[in-house]
Amino acid sequence: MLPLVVEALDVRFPGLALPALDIPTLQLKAGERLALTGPSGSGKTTLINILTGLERVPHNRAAKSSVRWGDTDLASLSERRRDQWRAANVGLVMQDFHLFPGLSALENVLLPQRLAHLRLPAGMYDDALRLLSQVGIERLDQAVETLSRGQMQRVAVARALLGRPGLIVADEPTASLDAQSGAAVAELLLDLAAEIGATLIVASHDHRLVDRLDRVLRLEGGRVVQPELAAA
Ligand SMILES: Nc1ncnc2c1ncn2[C@@H]1O[C@H](COP(=O)(O)OP(=O)(O)OP(=O)(O)O)[C@@H](O)[C@H]1O
Repeated sequence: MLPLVVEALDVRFPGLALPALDIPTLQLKAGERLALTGPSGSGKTTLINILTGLERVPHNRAAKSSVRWGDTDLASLSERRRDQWRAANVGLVMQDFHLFPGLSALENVLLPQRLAHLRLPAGMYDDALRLLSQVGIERLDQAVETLSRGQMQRVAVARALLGRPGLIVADEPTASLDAQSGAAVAELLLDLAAEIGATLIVASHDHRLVDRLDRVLRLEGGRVVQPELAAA
């Protein structure tokens, strides 16, 4: 469960006249659940990449930028340290799953933990079995590329939850699913995040998901549109 304080975030890309992100300040309470919305190109993926340390926090000429999760300021970490921080603290669910073909559902859930630790921590294997059961995956040895899209996304949710991360970030987790699978994945994500008390950030246009979160942060042209709307 991690709180967030962002200051003076100014992200520019070559060829863009205006900043891709211009966020003077943003705060999230530990355990808060935020929906990130906005039109295509408004900066949602860029913000997710910065908040998860996938991209470095750019130097801001006007003010000192910081992206602090608890005691850790991502702006002060090297790429390697950001990768280590992400492996220890963040569960990621991406729109197109990012699963590894050729591996089973179970191995896909275990792989990030195997890569992050020399030996799989005690209890992790049993936790993976429990999570796969909770998301309703029964054939643990089934090659992941033979699963349905809804099943793949449920494996991705189980993988993101393993290790009980303090932060779960999901980028359009229901966008490529049919209505029924999307609703099931939304339900699981919310239930399981609540179970471990994780802070949750979900970029989504899916009202079944957005309406159930604590806050909606809408981006337009890289800026937060005020006032923020409270989710119904
Ligand atoms: N590496 C890059 N180089 C140049 N411009 C970039 C780069 N990454 C993003 N942009 C630009 O920054 C802006 C924000 O892009 P971003 O992908 O964050 O938007 P988004 O809200 O996630 O869009 P979508 O909903 O379509 O995924 C866009 O104008 C995009 O073209």
